[in-house]
Amino acid sequence: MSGAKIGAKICGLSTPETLDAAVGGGASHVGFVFFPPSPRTLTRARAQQLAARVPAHVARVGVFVDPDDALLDASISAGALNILQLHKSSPARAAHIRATTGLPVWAAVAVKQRGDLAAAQTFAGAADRILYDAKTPPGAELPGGMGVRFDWTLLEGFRHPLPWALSGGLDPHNVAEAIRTTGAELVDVSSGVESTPGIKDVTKIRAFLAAVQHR
Ligand SMILES: O=C(O)c1ccccc1N[C@@H]1O[C@H](COP(=O)(O)O)[C@@H](O)[C@H]1O
Repeated sequence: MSGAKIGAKICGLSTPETLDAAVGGGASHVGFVFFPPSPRTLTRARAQQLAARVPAHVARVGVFVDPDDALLDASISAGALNILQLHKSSPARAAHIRATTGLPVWAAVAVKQRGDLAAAQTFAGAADRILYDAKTPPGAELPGGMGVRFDWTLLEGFRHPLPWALSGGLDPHNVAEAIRTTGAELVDVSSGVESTPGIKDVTKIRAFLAAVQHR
């Protein structure tokens, strides 16, 4: 086990029990999805209910797929969001959202091959963090949250333009290796701590967070 504290985001939470497991297990961030095609998407009422349970030391991250302003405004208020995670938004749109909301923005960069990492540079000055996520298959309904991982060695020697986090196909069994391989200081998981898509599993959440802490 190394000395550095590694952050962990448990994403796609939708029940009080699983949210409490994430917070109790030491998550640094919890993720609320606001994307209707996702099995994890939240209503405003559910987002309000969950947000009220999150202690101040844990960040509430809203996950969006190229959202419009109305969805952003409603979700920021319902989820009391501290951070906005944007999938498929352009750097210009990310910069605009960051400027108008005043919230930190994480830009997802979808990775399958090394050349995909070049997109990270385009978010310098437009976002606060890059989230390296696996590219989901062509035609997939979701750009994330499908348990797909990428070759972590692609990040070796890459000069990151911003602080960053690792996601895509992480689970309690592979996250320690992922951290050792990439040097990630923040990891993000959704389907790897579920029993079926959209249904989080408290045992897997606890196991994931323990694996991060005891890697
Ligand atoms: O989780 C979702 O439903 C989702 C929907 C739309 C965009 C992103 C989504 N999730 C994010 O995808 C990555 C990886 O998820 P997984 O661990 O591979 O299932 C993660 O950052 C989630 O926040």
